[in-house]
Amino acid sequence: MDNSRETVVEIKNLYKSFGDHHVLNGVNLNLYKSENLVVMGKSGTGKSVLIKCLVGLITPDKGDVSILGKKLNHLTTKDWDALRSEVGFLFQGGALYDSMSVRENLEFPLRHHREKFGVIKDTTPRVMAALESVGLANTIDLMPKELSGGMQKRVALARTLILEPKIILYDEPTTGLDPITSREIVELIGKVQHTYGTSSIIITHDIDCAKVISDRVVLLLDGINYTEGSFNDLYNAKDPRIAAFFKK
Ligand SMILES: Nc1ncnc2c1ncn2[C@@H]1O[C@H](COP(=O)(O)OP(=O)(O)OP(=O)(O)O)[C@@H](O)[C@H]1O
Repeated sequence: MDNSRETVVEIKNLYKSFGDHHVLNGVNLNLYKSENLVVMGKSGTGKSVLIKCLVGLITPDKGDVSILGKKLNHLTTKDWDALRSEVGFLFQGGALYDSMSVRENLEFPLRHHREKFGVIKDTTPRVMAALESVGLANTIDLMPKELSGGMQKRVALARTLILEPKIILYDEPTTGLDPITSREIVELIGKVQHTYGTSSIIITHDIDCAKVISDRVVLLLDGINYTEGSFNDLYNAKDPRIAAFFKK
């Protein structure tokens, strides 16, 4: 890895326990500008906890996280709001608001983050542009329940993109989707990276997704970053703990 690249997320020695369950045991991780970093690891190894620490949904016990040069443990509420508009988070379930139309789902972050774009009188052009970028402009007046699972994921991604974030965190973006729809989501993640130059952390168990999308892969084991490299490095590794992971 070229160390001269700009670091957009820096995680240093991160610890998090729930009671006597030690989940993160000193994770160190950097995300560089415009890269897709895939984080893999067994179920329950703390991948979701790690990215929740990045958006303030979980407070770590120890360690430092800096995002876009800001240390998270020193942020005011206002700073957090500003940072959240730069860090999109695509939850495992997609998580659209069921009672709101697609349009209202996409308007929601625009209204919540007025500090970024000011008051927007006509939100339609932005909503349409975000939907067009995921190929779903025709769903603007539908309700989430009228969309397939894959379409809901794409609308959720559009809702993230509408704030033009510099960083996107994807928590298992292809889980629960059929192989063709998974491939569409993976292609979309690649397209977003190329079009907007976003930097992303993608948590996935999906080997095909990791292969196609990753610039770099980090493997978490026992709450710590065990190894990292290109997909091919890890896929061809002789270390049984790594090889077991790729089910060869
Ligand atoms: N808020 C919480 N309170 C207590 N325990 C929690 C909490 N959040 C996560 N955990 C525990 O932390 C461990 C790691 O959870 P996490 O969701 O990060 O795993 P994961 O690696 O993302 O797993 P998966 O691949 O199955 O999604 C789990 O044992 C989980 O039960």
